[in-house]
Amino acid sequence: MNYYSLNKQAPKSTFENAVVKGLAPDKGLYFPESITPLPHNFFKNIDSLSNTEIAFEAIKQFVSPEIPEAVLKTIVEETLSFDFPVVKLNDNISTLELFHGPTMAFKDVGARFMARCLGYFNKDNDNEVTVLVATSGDTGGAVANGFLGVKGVNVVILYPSGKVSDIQEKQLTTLGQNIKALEVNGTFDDCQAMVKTAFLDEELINKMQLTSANSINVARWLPQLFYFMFAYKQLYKKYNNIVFSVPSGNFGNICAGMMAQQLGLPIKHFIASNNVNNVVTRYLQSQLYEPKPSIQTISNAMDVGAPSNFIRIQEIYKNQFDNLKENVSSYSFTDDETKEAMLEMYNEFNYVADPHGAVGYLGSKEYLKENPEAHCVFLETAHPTKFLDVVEEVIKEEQALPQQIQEVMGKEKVSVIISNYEELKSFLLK
Ligand SMILES: N[C@@H](CCOP(=O)(O)O)C(=O)O
Repeated sequence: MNYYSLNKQAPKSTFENAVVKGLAPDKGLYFPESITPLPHNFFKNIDSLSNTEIAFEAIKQFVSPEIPEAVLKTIVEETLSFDFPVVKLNDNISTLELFHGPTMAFKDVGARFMARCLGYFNKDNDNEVTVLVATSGDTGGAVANGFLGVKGVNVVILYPSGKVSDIQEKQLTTLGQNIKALEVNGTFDDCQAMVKTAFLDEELINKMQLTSANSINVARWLPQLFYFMFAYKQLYKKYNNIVFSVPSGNFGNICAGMMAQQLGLPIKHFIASNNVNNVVTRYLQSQLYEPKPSIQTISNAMDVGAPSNFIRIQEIYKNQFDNLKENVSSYSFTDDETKEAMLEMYNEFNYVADPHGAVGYLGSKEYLKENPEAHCVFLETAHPTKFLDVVEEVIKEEQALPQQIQEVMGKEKVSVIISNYEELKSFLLK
């Protein structure tokens, strides 16, 4: 499979090159040259397949032959060593829990998959790759965990100071070894902009191999399409009008869902559920794409002003606004509405949701007003105890901490504070 740059000014790339470089030389995001739908029977009998078999069949065309099939099978098996259960709330709403991995957020799958791909490409050489990551909360911890100790890989995580939850901060600042955390005086957008500036900096790129472990990297982004297939497998015999509500920040997850749909997964519609960082909600209303600086919210992983993957979404819909609008609805919700939804789910369904899942639930409810026949699945992207203060304040009940969270709680935070790009650059050059 070859990849092309969405800026259309760079040569085609192999999968390996796209993973190792992250961005194309013209700074465009890579996109696969072709998408071949899976056979109809694959979806008809999907409940006879294991998650690993589904994921292997779905991802194979995007990575082979550069990663041999036997190796890919192992990568997929190791990546998916936990559960992805669907929990039914009522006849119209279910949730897909994506938080059963090591850092209890949906990013674990992409981070573990990408780390293993890089590990495979580095196994027979002494190359050093520096992985730069900007995080608004969950990517950082997942990448730290997924890349810990991977040969030839140094990870530098940039996160906005004071704008991630305590547990998210512990997850990305306490592992040591090849993982370094930079605490940025600024927003997630500032972190993401610094990372993108580094990729353009001739002096840096002549001295070191930089790549990204954000969803701009195809190996981080594409495995997220598995989730939609795992949910479908659990629900398709009961419902024939499955709609996904995806809490969206950088829009990598929903965009991966659209790739699953391109592969033939019968998804009826997508809901892009936003907090007040709602550039896409506004775009679908006005057709004007007007990014704004991000605003801090209780669903902090979605505090993104200019989502990187919007350009991939436009490519999937061939830049046709009407096509996009037909297949995607988008709503935006305030923190107060989010808290009310958390309480409602707790009181009505005895379900403890995190603020991101609550935004997804609200998106489902909004869509159902006009489409009462749909069955909406909202993605529960992180475990509620990652947002302990908000969750306990809202539902007024103490939460038991899962093992994964307990493990990081007592560890000591190590970070370096930076305020601008020059400080990032001198850190990297050191
Ligand atoms: N929501 C993210 C922001 C970065 O998104 P990514 O999917 O591109 O890594 C986070 O939790 O850090």
